[in-house]
Amino acid sequence: MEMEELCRELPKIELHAHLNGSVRDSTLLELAKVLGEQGAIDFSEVEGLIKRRGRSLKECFRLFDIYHKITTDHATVTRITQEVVEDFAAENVVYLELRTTPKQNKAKEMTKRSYVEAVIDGLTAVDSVEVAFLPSTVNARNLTNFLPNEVTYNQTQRKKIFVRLLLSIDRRETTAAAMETVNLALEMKDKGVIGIDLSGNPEVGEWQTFLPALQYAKQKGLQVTLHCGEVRNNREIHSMLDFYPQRIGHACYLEEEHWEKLKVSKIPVEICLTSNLRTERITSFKEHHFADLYKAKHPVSLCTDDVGLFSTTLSNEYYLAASTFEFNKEQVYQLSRNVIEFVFADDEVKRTLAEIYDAAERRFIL
Ligand SMILES: CNc1ncnc2c1ncn2[C@@H]1O[C@H](COP(=O)(O)O)[C@@H](O)[C@H]1O
Ligand SMILES: [Zn+2]
Repeated sequence: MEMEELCRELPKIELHAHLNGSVRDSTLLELAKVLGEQGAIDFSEVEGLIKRRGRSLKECFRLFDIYHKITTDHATVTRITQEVVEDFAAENVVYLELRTTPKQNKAKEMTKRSYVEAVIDGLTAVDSVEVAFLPSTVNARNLTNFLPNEVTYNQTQRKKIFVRLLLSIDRRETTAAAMETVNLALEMKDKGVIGIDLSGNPEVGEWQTFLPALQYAKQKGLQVTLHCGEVRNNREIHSMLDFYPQRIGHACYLEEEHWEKLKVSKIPVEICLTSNLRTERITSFKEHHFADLYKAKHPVSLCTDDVGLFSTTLSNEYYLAASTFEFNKEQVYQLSRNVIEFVFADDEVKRTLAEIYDAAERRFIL
C-alpha cells in the first residue's frame, strides 16, 4: 500500500486542533455569503481573503477576527463543531482534543458558558460517527462502545471517536477573563472539558497576565498546554517551561538552554509541520525541530493546528513526516501509537486506544 493511503488508514490521535481554524472553507464561504447578503460583511473581500494562499502569522490573526465574525452565534458554533468532528473521524482520527476560546457576545446573547454549551451541542449532534466525549466515570457506557473488535478504520462499520475539549485563553484577555475561562472549565469537567490551552497572537500579551489562572487550573487538576516559542521570547519560554505544563505546542524558537530544559523535563511537544511552514516559522520541513526531538526520543505528537486555515489533514501531516524523514510504515505506526501516553483523558480511554492500535497493528508491522 502506498504511504499516503497508509497514513489515511492509520488510527490517529489529534491533540492540537483549534475549532475555528478547522472549519471547512466551503462552510465559511456559505456563511459569509449569507452575512454579505444581510450587509453585515463585505462578501467579496472576505472571499478573497479566505481563498488567498498567504498565511503569515499576522495574516492568520487578521483572518481569525474575520472567522469569528462569521461563526460566532450559537447555531453556527454547534454546526462547525459537528462538521469538524465528522471530518476528523472520516480520516480515522480515533481520539481528538478540540480546543476553542469561549467567547462573549452581547449582541448574540452569548456568554462564555453558552458558547461552550453550543460546542457540546455540536458533539451531541454528530450522527455520521459515534462520539464519546464524557469522562469514563460519568458514562461507563462509552467504553463498551469501543470494543476493539469494532475498530474504527474498518470501513464497513460505523466509525467512532473519542473527543475531549480544551478551553483556550486568548493572549488578548485579562487575568480576570482568563480566570473566568478556568472556572468554566472546572464547572464543565463532567461534560467533556478536560483542560486549558493558552493561545492567540504570540506577539500580544504578557505571560505574567495568565500565570495566576494557569496555576489555579493546574492546582485544580485541569490539564494545561501552552503555545510556547511560536515567536522568539527568551524569558517567556523559560518561564513557560518552569511552569511545567502537561504539554506544549510549536516550540519553534527555543534556544540551546531551552532545548536542554525541555529535554530534561520530558514535556511532550505538539508538532504542527504545515502550520509552522505556512506561518513562516521554518523554511522547509527537513529543518523542522521535529527531526531533532524524534532522534532524541523526546515525546512528540503530529498535529494539524488549523486544518481549514492551512488546508491540511492529520493524515497529510503523517505523510509529510514520513516522506520528509523517510519513515517506513512501522515507524509511522509507532509515531502515532506513542501519542496515547500523553493524551489528557483518563486511563480507561488510554487502554481502549491501545486496543484500537493493537487491532490495527498487523496492517503496519510485518
Ligand atoms: C497559527 N498558530 C496559532 N497560534 C496561536 N494561536 C492560534 C493559532 N491558530 C489558532 N490559534 C487560536 O485559535 C483561535 C481560533 O480558534 P477558536 O476561536 O479558539 O475556536 C484563534 O483566534 C487563536 O486564538
Ligand atoms: Zn495552535
